Amino acid sequence: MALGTFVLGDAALALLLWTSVLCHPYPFCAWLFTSATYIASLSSSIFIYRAYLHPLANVRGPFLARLSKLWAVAVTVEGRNHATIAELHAKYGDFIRIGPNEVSMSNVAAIHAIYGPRSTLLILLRSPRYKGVPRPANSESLMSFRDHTQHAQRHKVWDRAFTTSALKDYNPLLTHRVQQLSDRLTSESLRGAVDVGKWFSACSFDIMGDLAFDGAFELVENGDVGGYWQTLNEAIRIGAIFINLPWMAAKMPFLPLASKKAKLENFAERQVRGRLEKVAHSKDLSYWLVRGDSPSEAVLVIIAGSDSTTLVSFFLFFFLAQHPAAVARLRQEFQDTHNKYGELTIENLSDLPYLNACINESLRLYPPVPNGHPRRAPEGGATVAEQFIPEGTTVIIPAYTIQRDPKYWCDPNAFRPERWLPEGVTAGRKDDFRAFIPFSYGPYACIGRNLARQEIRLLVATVISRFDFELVEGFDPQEFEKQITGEFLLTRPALPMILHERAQGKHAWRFMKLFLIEYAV
Ligand code: HEM
Repeated sequence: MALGTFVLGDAALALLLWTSVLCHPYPFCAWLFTSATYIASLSSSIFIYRAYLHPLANVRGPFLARLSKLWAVAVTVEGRNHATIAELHAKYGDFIRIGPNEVSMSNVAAIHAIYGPRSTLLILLRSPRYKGVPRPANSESLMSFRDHTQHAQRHKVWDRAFTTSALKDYNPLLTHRVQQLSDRLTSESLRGAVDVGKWFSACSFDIMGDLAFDGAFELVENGDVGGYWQTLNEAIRIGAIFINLPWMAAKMPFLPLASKKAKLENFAERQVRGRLEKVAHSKDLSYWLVRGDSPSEAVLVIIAGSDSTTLVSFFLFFFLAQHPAAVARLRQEFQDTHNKYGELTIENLSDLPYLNACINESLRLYPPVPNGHPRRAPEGGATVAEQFIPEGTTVIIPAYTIQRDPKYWCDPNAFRPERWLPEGVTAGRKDDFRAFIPFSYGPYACIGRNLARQEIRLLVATVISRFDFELVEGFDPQEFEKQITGEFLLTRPALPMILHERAQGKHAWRFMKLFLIEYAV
């Protein structure tokens, strides 16, 4: 610890003894005065050390962030993490200090060094373990391993669930749920404006429920009867705050986070047991992953795979509603594919360049996990992108920031799917796609990304083929964007839209429906 801390701490102790002598007839006053002096001088010595003497003292960033983690907590509670870090990078540059012991980097040269396979930086915030806090039995999941060998072993189990042929097996589930969603959108549209994000999210949860528990939620059909959807969202939000104070979350089981986690895990355990008692009628994710002893894997599927996927379609519809030319181009692409192959299958959708470009552009502008994944510099520190990161410092590369960094993207805040196509080169300057990391990078990157893309493509193609859509009158896109908050995941404000079943698209929808029915049976 800092020399300054000891010097000032000892001075306060000397003062304590001295005032005890002076205030001898009034011991309580002496105690009060000296305790206050001791605490004040101890805190100020810590603050002085962190602000001026710490190895990161020369790294620029907000002054309060140097002093305490509470700065990060306040920004997280306010929900402006993603935007604040982007603004700070715009002000101070590639390398900034965002906590007493934390830095953030917006530099493509750092991505491989920090997250790549041979990175020397340590994995963080994967189920932190603290002395004296026993880890419950059977609570390991892929995301809880920090040890590379253990992680690689569990990864192999998950890999089997994401092979091309396994993904193909999930198509009937996906198509059934997307059909259910589009029917729900039709019935909702008859009542007026539809908050599409709510139904996209319900559909994603139902899909992950199918994959993890062989069907569990039925949110599109029945709504959130068990309150699990709400619990999960609250657990993610509270968890994002306690990421900044993990010791507190671990040591205080009475905090709301613990009860919400327990509710989810009990639910998962019941579902997993039920799943084991049933004969699987399809090779879903749980067919590959279920180990009766680990409901944590099933909870991980739901947490990692549902709202993250929803957000991509959600923001894409927000942009498309303002870009009719992009919608027309998508419809043309669906029509051409139909003409070419005679049908539009999940497999055909995967090769559509403009559809994929639109999805990438949504992932770029609003990466569902916006704030980066922390790693810690090892003993002796590490040099990354020519910056020395002192031992024990936590470092992140925030996806939201780097994916809008003008160093790497032309017109970085504009929705421009063409940038992903050969025609997208403008004025001799190309975007730098290395700065695209919505699924993170390296061995700990998202294992479910192909499944997520499959689901998003099907949902977008289905809804666009079936509906004309527009934002409600008076909707203010700028106001909407201001309401987006970024905790662990981005949040989705209400997006009310007017939907009409398409007359001229009836043909396209009919054939899409036939395809959906064919898959769903
Ligand atoms: C568009 C949707 C998605 C996005 C943006 C996304 C993003 C991410 C990111 C950024 C990570 C890395 C977290 C870290 O480094 O700590 C991650 C990990 C993970 N994701 Fe996804 N994800 C998505 C969909 C899915 C789906 C559908 C699943 C399916 C179950 C899934 C399962 C996982 C798992 C299991 C991990 C942990 C991987 C590991 O530790 O090796 N994700 N995801």
